[in-house]
Amino acid sequence: MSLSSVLEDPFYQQYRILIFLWIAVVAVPFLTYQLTSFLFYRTARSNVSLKTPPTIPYWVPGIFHGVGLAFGPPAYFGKLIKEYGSFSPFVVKVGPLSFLVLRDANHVKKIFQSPKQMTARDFHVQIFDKVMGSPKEALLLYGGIGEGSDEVEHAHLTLPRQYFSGSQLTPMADVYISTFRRNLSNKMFQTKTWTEIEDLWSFFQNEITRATIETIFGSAILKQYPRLVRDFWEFDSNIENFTRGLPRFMMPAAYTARDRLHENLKNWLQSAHEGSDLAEVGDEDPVWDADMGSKFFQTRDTVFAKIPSLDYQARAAEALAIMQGSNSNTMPSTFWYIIETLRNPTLVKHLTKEIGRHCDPASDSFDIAAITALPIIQSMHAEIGRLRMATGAIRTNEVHNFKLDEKWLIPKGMSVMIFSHDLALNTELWANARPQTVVRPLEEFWAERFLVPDKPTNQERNPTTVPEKVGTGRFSMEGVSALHTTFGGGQHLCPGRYFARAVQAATLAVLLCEYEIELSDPDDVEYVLPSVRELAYGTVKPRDKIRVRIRKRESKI
Ligand code: HEM
Repeated sequence: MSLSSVLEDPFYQQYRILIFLWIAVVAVPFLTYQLTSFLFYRTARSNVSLKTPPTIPYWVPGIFHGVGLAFGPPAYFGKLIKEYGSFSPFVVKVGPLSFLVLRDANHVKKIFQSPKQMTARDFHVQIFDKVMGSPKEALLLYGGIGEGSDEVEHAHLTLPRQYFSGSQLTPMADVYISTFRRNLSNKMFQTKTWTEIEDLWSFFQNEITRATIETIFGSAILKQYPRLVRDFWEFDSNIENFTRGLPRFMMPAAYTARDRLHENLKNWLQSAHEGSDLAEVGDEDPVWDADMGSKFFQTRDTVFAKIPSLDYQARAAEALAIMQGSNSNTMPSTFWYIIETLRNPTLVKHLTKEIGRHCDPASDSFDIAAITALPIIQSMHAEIGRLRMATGAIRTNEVHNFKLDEKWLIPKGMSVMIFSHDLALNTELWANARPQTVVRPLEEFWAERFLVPDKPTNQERNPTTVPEKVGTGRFSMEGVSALHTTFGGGQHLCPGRYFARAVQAATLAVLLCEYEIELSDPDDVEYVLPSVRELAYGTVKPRDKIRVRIRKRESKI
């Protein structure tokens, strides 16, 4: 039978639309899936060197994995890692964009150590465009086009590193402590009776965020804009949706919150930061000003104020980026820091004693530098980041065929994704890198995980017993730093990590030394812990409210 006779066949004539539909809806996707599965496994298993990593099988050419991603990238990447993780690195595509998922510590190191080839520039432009709502002129500058791009780079890379570490950090942490203490003491918690906090997450969303914002931006903005904290969390809880470019009609409340944030930040900048020479950023100037904010923020905004193409809208979007960077992960990490401490009475006792040594009753102050230098505090910070933070670092390849190792090449334009939780929970990698870190399962919180013990601890001798004492030792990330990517890595390694550590430790210090605080239902916490592998990244939130009770100590520790 010839093709022309098939086409003239009355059956074909009658059902041709249905036949086309069947081919389009069933046959093409089915055959595409079979073919792409074959290609995936062939590439993944082949021993040929210097090849492009395999693409996860897909059903529809052109759309590739767009449908899966449309239902939420964190869950989709989590599912792909579960299904295809052993064949990594693998590629996920949507339209013209390709993302390479890495799961190997050596690959991660190679990416972070190649800042010229693997840059965060594209990703940053996307974030400022879609999430922060920066104007076009600013986006050009962030893309390296236009006068002032060197100054912008200095403001983005150098200034946060300068102000959030070393000797500059302590006065910032002191502002946080005094603000958090003052706000807590205004709650009038009693000494004799307990007060129940019904939902510690919401309580901290308000209290920690207010104190962090006041530390960086000053107190005037919170007075001028009382909804600030509420609008911030409405905006922040939709970051993923902004990143995906969801339109206003699909999340009107988030867009309205962002509009209000822009408007109010603009008004505040216009009143407090007018002109480009007003900021008090000399050596002799105070580290913090109630109206203008921290020296860090003033210095940073002064850089932008001097660039003609950055207007107040661009500066408001920049302020929003700092607000997001400094709060989005800091509050959740501090929440878990406190919860995990309260779950372990032995740890509470140990920390109360250790931190108490650095609280001076005469001056009524905490020595935050000494507290954050305690090995157990450093280890807890690393452990909370490992277990209860799920972040992603993204780099885009700017060069022709980047050589990942002897086996794999990354084509130009492909973006690389590194998910902290995936690496943080890979027992095999941790056991090979530093066996002592897996004495207790990676799925559970272990405050001493990053301590190199002075002598063998109870846990080492018998990992199933609940220890009566908290082990001591030296804090070390030796061997495991490439597996702990919560703060990213290389040139863009989070500059705020020491500030986050100070916020966690300061919050704990105030709560333990000035108050008594307990979980109201300690046995229930186990049931509201989020499952650790479902989402590749995103805020790790309890599945239900966690209640605590608090009362003021008669006298401080
Ligand atoms: C637990 C809290 C925090 C976590 C988990 C966290 C995580 C991260 C991650 C994953 C990155 C991307 C790094 C990369 O691409 O390699 C980053 C970048 C950044 N973070 Fe944080 N962060 C935290 C707290 C903070 C704080 C408190 C601040 C500000 C005070 C801050 C400011 C920044 C800035 C400015 C960048 C961009 C750095 C650059 O591109 O050079 N972060 N953070």
